[in-house]
Amino acid sequence: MATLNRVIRSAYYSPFTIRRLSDLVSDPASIRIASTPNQSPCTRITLPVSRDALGTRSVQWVFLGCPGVGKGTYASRLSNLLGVPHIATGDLVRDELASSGPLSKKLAEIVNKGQLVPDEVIIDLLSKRLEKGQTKGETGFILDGFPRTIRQAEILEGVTDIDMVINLKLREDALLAKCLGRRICSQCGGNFNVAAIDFKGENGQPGICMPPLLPPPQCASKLITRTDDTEEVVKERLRVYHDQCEPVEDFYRARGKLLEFNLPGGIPESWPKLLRALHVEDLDNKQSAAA
Ligand SMILES: Nc1ncnc2c1ncn2[C@@H]1O[C@H](COP(=O)(O)OP(=O)(O)O)[C@@H](O)[C@H]1O
Repeated sequence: MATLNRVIRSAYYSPFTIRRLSDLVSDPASIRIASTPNQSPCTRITLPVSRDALGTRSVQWVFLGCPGVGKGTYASRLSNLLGVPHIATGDLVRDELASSGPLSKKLAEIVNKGQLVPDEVIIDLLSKRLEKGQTKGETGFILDGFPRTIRQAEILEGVTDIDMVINLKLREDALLAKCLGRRICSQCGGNFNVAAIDFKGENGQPGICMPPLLPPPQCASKLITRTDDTEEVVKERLRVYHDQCEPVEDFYRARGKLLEFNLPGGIPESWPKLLRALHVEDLDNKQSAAA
């Protein structure tokens, strides 16, 4: 993963490297990339892909979807189930904002307008996160909120193989309601949603019912909202998604890696259906249901 980290950084700074990647991949278990133009031409960086004792590689999945669709919820559940880290670039950005480091003021301005932060900032935050994970022996990943631009998708494709891209979908009025209903416990960090969604089917859109996910009494007085979850900013984030992130869906669709999943309702209804669509079994739940 350290090498992945290095490769992501060098790939970002070298468009030349990315164009040549396809010529250099010789072994499906490793990805070689050319040196950047100012390195020695014989330099090769190899990304070893971690495998377990049976030779199975950990999953490398990506979650796409509009703000409020539930990428974080489902990515985090899957990461627990599959034993791979859930890496959300939105969380990395929020950690940076909270750190009041040199970047935080500039980032706050961008995020609170509903815009995307520059690719080089995201690549840097992601690289540092991967580096940390590598020291802890992490393998595989579920990426949430990355890639969000074609440039980011090309960089990722240049350094590793993504197995599957899960594109979560929900009608737009439900997305807005879910963002506005989102609450976070300032003490335990738990995520809740006070929106009670019950929209009838109309104009070709299916009806949808999503009950609220209310906090337990100990969290109820400590709830906060994200500064970018105001109606104006959510609408801008949705516009930015359609404009800059939807092309990423096309990027993976063209490569046969996109799995579209229309959320049928709240978590209890959607989770088992998502697992079925992904051919993943939740053995813990099965065992507890059978007990
Ligand atoms: N891959 C990325 N590229 C650029 N900006 C990003 C990326 N990931 C997160 N951000 C920034 O962090 C904000 C919050 O991200 P996230 O929590 O994933 O939001 P959302 O709920 O809109 O999906 C985004 O609006 C954007 O400003």
